[in-house]
Amino acid sequence: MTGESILKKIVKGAEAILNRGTASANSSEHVEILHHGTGATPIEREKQHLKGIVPPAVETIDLQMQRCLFRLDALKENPLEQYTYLDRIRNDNPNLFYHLVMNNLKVVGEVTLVFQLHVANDFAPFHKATVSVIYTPTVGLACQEFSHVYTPGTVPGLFLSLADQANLDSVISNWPGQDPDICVMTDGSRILGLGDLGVNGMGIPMGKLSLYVAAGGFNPKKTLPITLDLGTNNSKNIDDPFYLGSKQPRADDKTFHSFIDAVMVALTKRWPSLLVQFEDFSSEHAFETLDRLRDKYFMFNDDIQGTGAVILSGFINALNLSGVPLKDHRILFVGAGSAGVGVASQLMEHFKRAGGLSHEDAKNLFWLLDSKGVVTSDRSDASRYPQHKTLFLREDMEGKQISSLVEAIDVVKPTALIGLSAVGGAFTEEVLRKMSENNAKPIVFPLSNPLTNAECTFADAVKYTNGSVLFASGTAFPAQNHPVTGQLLEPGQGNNMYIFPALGFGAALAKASKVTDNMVYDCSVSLSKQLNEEESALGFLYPRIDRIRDISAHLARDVILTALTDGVAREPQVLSMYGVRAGVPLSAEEAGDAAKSEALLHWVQGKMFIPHY
Ligand SMILES: NC(=O)C1=CN([C@@H]2O[C@H](COP(=O)(O)OP(=O)(O)OC[C@H]3O[C@@H](n4cnc5c(N)ncnc54)[C@H](O)[C@@H]3O)[C@@H](O)[C@H]2O)C=CC1
Ligand SMILES: CC(=O)C(=O)O
Ligand SMILES: [Mg+2]
Repeated sequence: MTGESILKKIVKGAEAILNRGTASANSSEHVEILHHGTGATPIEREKQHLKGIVPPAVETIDLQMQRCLFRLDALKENPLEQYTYLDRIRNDNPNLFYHLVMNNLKVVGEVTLVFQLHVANDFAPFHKATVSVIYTPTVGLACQEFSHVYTPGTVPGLFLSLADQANLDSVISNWPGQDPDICVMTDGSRILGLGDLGVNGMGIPMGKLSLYVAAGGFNPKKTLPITLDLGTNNSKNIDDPFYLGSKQPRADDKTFHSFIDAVMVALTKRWPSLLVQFEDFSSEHAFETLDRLRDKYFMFNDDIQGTGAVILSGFINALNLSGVPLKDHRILFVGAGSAGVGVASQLMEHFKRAGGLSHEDAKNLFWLLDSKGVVTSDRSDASRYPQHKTLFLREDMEGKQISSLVEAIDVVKPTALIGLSAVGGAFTEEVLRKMSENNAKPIVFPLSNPLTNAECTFADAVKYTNGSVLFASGTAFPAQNHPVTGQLLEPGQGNNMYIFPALGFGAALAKASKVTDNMVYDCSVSLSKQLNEEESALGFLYPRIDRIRDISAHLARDVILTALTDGVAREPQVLSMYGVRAGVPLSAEEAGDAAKSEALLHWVQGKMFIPHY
């Protein structure tokens, strides 16, 4: 948007604000309007006895947003301050927070009105992307500092402690918010690539839920962040006088599972249709809980399923650009945890469904490298592999064990290198050069978060592959110029934030009885088709993040359609649109009805939260 059009919008908004209707004087509205601050109309101020309480100026939400941006810019050398500043706004004035976030997810090549007036044009777009503050990379820092920056009296979410296992009903009933539709739950045991942060991990459910609202369309009042306190094995937490969780070693596996079961029973007793997203659990627990609970509860695991779906989507586009037929790809994963195996499984599913490969043929295109080497059937620790690793055992290495990444590249000659190891810088100059020597267009995805854990930067990937790389990273990197042509290259962000808001929104709107594999897979394929003409021409793997709302609406619609064809949708309005009964699968042919699908899209869009006063 140009400075002139922003100005017009502000003037129009100021007229609207002066004309806005009266408000009744009930106490919750009083608080809400008080929180609009200078956005309260003169009439509202009169009726709600706010005169003198808010400053005299009457401002539009756009002007308030500009002030916030100005403040964020002033704080750009201190990301944690930016984060806490935004967090205060999120608490006090959610409408302003989401207006700000949604309008500044990513702004490229644009200078807003206030910046034109006050700031030189060197304001880097990277700093203006609110998503980088409320999500990765800054959320990682915010988690590490959670116990230090916590303001007593604020309610970041619900803390459920092992010590309260017998009283979970009563603890859950203390939640002061509205009945939630969506909850993100972590036990803080593997926060991004930062390890066990204990209850400091609360920043992750908060950040993910902000995206459920901004990108997906959930009502912020109906979101619930949960952090489970099962102890911590991080000595920094134990030694920290300010640590906000229990200073005990993590519970054993049996206690962990019994607590998770008790939590799920209590949550669904109180809120039967609540969708629970499991997030950042240590890998074995992530797989075990998903396997055990997925058919019993309305839940999914974001690190396994959301990440699998988002990376498959970018990979489908990279496959097309690579010029290498699907069956000739060789994919080397660096990292074989919840994310690595989740992504490998989703890619393999696609190779079977879209490429027509048998299970064995598809599996043979994958090599997984963990901290001890390539995962083979005859490695010395093979009998102790956790179950998830055994899905991708190499059985053809004839006793040869490979422990280094460089050696693995020499032996495997991968067309694609996927980093989910949390080892920052693992894709060295030598690694990247080898990928470039072996492939005309190497696929290199350093997906670990936050920024410091990324396996390589975009700058290095471009430099050491001479600009030929097909790239996506978990945390956004700034654009680079092609070393030969000088063309501006914009990197893709392969982060599950493109999937979970829409998968969750679609599943919740459908009132699905469960999240099926087909819903996850179709959400992924749908995302791969969302590139517009310009993005396709530029060779993007993912659409621009500032289009996320529109994209999420399409993805959510497709998730609902799959819930219908899987026979798990229960929302009466959705069922009646297609004339089916709950539990009766819709045929693929009926699901393909273009007019109905358009009507469903409009229905989804109409359900999306829009911040306003
Ligand atoms: N881009 C995205 O959307 C997502 C990114 N992630 C990131 O993926 C990373 C891993 O997550 P999880 O799989 O849950 O963690 P994890 O700790 O279970 O897995 C890490 C894996 O890396 C391996 N590893 C460690 N050092 C290694 C080395 N030097 N060489 C080769 N392998 C090595 C480990 O053996 C393990 O298999 C984290 O940084 C996380 O932030 C996770 C989910 C989504
Ligand atoms: C993005 C995400 O879910 C992770 O890094 O764990
Ligand atoms: Mg995660």
